[in-house]
Parts: sequence; structure tokens; C-alpha cells
Amino acid sequence: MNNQRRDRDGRDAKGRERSGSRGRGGPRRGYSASRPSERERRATPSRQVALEGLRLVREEDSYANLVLPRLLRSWRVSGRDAAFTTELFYGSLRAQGRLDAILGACVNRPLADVEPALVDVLRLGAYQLLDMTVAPHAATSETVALARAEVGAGAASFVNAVLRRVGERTLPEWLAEVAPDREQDLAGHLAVVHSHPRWVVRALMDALAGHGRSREEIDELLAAQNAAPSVSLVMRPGLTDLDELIDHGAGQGRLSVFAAAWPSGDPGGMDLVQQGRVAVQDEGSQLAALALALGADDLVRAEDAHWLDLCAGPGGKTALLGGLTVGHDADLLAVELQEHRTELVERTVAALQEAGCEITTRTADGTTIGGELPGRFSRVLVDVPCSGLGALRRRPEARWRRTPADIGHLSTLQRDLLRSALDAAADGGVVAYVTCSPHIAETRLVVADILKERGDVEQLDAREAVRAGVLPAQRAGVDLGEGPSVQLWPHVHGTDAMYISLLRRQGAPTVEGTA
Ligand SMILES: C[S@@+](CC[C@H](N)C(=O)[O-])C[C@H]1O[C@@H](n2cnc3c(N)ncnc32)[C@H](O)[C@@H]1O
Repeated sequence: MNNQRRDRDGRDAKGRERSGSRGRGGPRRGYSASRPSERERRATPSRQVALEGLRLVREEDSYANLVLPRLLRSWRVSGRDAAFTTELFYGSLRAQGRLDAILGACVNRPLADVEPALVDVLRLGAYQLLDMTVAPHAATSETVALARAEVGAGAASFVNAVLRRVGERTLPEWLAEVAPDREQDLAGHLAVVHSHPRWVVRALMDALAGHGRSREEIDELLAAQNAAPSVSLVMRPGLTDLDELIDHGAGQGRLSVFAAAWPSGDPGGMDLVQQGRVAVQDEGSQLAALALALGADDLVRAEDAHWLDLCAGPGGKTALLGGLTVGHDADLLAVELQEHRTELVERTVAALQEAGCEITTRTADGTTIGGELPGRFSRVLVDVPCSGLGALRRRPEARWRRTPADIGHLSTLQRDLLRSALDAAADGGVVAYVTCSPHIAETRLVVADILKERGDVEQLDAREAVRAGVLPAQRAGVDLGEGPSVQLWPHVHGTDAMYISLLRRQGAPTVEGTA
């Protein structure tokens, strides 16, 4: 199965893989036949919820960000307990590589030989001891109790012995012992210290250099990828405004003209979110959509009547584009390969459609749209499936799932989608090629290859177009690099590492009456 599809697309509404499972055929959990929801509820189930979340991510390949809210709801964990569980669960996933290096030094057999469920318990215990402000005796005794309840008495004494060894040193002391020497093996050192796979560290260093920044920024970048992102909201164009959001407790966004900042917690209960007038969306994603919907106004040289979103699910950028078609008197076609994701797009844009925006959705393979509707669209967004290496803040488990082989499969699909997007563009139409990965093979190399291959495409300077979506007060100060494409970074812009390249088609055949 295509890894990209499995990881990004092949899931049900609960975030579980639809078919096939990484856990299938692997070691089964041997400690309890029942799921937490079937077991006796405990007074403070925070750690049980975190453990069950780790199991679902490991065995069922679930997305952490979909699993956790569901578990918190079904276990009725809220307030400070929910905050504790969230930090423990996400933190243990992010720190997994570093924790395993430390645990490996405390266990007298390879960690790979320890039952996976027990490794999950050990990770939770070690994370509390080394990364959280939990009192050491509480961290150890609670984790031992968790092991006893979930695995058995023998497991409890094993966990007790291992965590006592872990607790003998602080995190810096452990890193000094288990991380390779920085001078001799920089990538290996950073991989342990910042808990990223070694190949990802290398790819990100290459990405920094390839996008005109310094490799020296790698520590800052990796640290930013490990920080929990603040919650940013997007206002659907025409459906709300900042004053209304401020009345609901939000603050002004940092960069995007459509952003608002949510102080803390889950904004999902807010009426504006439930009505589809506001949603959670990273400001980098907002800027990518706005670069095309607002910033390309002076770049489009075609009749500006038809817009296309070629990879639309779940519809976050579709909604920004769709809401802004109104001011341009245009319509928007949103294409998505996976039917269940087309349904998500439909839900996302429903309030905009009710407000009169002409948005049509369609389940189709985007690589064929250029052949089917050639030369029709004045603006095309192609937000391609990618490795997601720029969004690790919000997908803590993704770094452990991806492999270098994924990049090869993905970059072939990315090229095919970009070719189709360009074929669908009218003469003078603008295509925005977007990824949430800074990997050079998914960004600059894709664009460079397509530019080499086609004589009907010119690359535009995306910086001014991106700037058009930035709040006026920040415009002068925002560093958008050397151009012509824009690469955003968590450690520089506080956004996901979105890549945005604008291409204009010239000399496309004019198509009359294509529908
Ligand atoms: C990066 S996501 C798009 C995110 C979306 N633009 C948003 O802002 O919510 C890429 C999407 O492309 C879809 N996709 C993958 N292959 C595709 C194809 N051949 N044609 C159309 N869509 C495809 C995936 O299912 C996924 O929903």
C-alpha cells in the first residue's frame, strides 16, 4: 500500500487506519483483553488514557490528534487532568526516540525485546521523571501502579526497577551519556537530543540550506518542532470578524489577516466553530491559501472567473479560497481523491455555500483534471500530499512513521499533480504549489523539474503575494527569504513549515465553454 495514502488518507472518522494495520501480525498486547472503556473506571484515569492513546497510535496506526480528544471525552477527563494527559501523551510521543535511548541504557536486554505495551508504560514513566514537573516518587509509584493494573504484578516490579535507574540522573546528565558526541556525529547527536529520526535531522538541515538559511539554525528548528503549537483560529471570510471572536475570548492573530489566537484549551465547543464560521487552522496554511486568493490579484492575466483546489480534503484552504471567490465574482471547484475526505470538505464549506459562495466539490483523481478541463481556471491551488515534515508540532507521531522511501513515492505524485494543475490553468492563470514539508525533494526540486520540462510556465515571486495575507502591522518585518518561492519555518514565523511557490502559465490553449 502507498505509505502516503495509508498515513494521510486511509483513516476512518476516529483516526484509525481503514484497512491493514501496522500492529497486525506484530506482538499483541498481552496484558488485558479489554479496552479501557470496558474496564473499571478509576478516579484519576489520566495515565490510563495516555497509555491507551499510545496503544492506539502504535497498534492501529491512529492519528494522535484525533485519538486524544475522543479518549478524553469517553473517559470524561477534563480541566487540569486533561491538560496533564495531553502533555504526557503528546510529550511521550515526541520524546519517544530520546526516551528509548535512555531506557535502552536502563534495561538489560534490547528494548526491541521488551513487550511493546510495557515499553509504552516505561516511556510514560520516564517522560514524567525527565520532562515533566511530576514529583519523582509520584511519577514512579503511579507508573508502577499503571503497570500492575494494565500488565500484571511481574511487570510492576520490572517497571519499578527500570524507573529507579532512570530517576538516578537528570535529562541533561542522561543526554550527555547516551547521545553521540556532537563534534563527531552531529546528526546522531541532534537525533537523540531533539528526538527526531536521524534521516529527518539530515533532511531538515539540507532543507534549511536549500531554502537559503543557515544549517546552524537546526537546533532552533528541531526545538520549535518539539514545542506544542499555540492554537490559531481562522475566520471564514464573510461569516465572522475579529470583534466577534474577541467577544468569545480570542485575541488577534500573529500574521494572517484572517487569524485569531485562542488562549488555551479546545475551542471546539465555541458556537462559532460549531456553526462553521470559525475553525482551527495554522497561520502558515492560511498564508498559503491567501497568497493565491488575495496576493495573486495583480498576477493573474486571465479572465478571473473559475478557481480550482486540486487536493482539497479536509477543506481548510478550500474554505478560505471559497470565501474569497465572492469579491472576485468567481466560482470554485474543490477536487479530492478520497470520498470520505470530500465529505469533510463538504462539511467545511457548508456555511459558506449557504452564504452564497459558489463552491462545488468532486471526488476525482486530481492528476486527470488537467486533461479533462484544460486551460479553464484562472487560479489553481495544488496543496499536494506530502511527508508532513513541516507539521511535526501538531503530528508528534508522524516523524516515527515516515521513511526516506516515502519521499520518493510522494515526489512522483507531487510532480503529476503539479503537471495536471498547470494543464488546468488558463493562459495567464496562476498555480500555487504548496506543501507542509520543507524537504527539498518535495519543494524546490519538484518546481525546478517542472520548469525545466515545460516551456509554458514562468515562476513568480511569491513573497509579495504571501505578504498580502500578512497583517499590515507585520508586513515590513516578516522575513520571507530570498525568493522566488517562500518557505515558512516554525522557529522563524511560528507557523508550520509551509512551502509556497507561484507559477503562471503562458501560452495555454484558450478553451471556449469548457464546463
Ligand atoms: C495536504 S492534503 C490537502 C489539505 C487541504 N488543502 C486543506 O487545507 O485542508 C492533500 C490531500 O490530497 C489528497 N490527494 C491525494 N492524492 C490525490 C489525487 N491524486 N488527487 C486529488 N487529491 C489527492 C489527499 O487525500 C489529501 O486530502
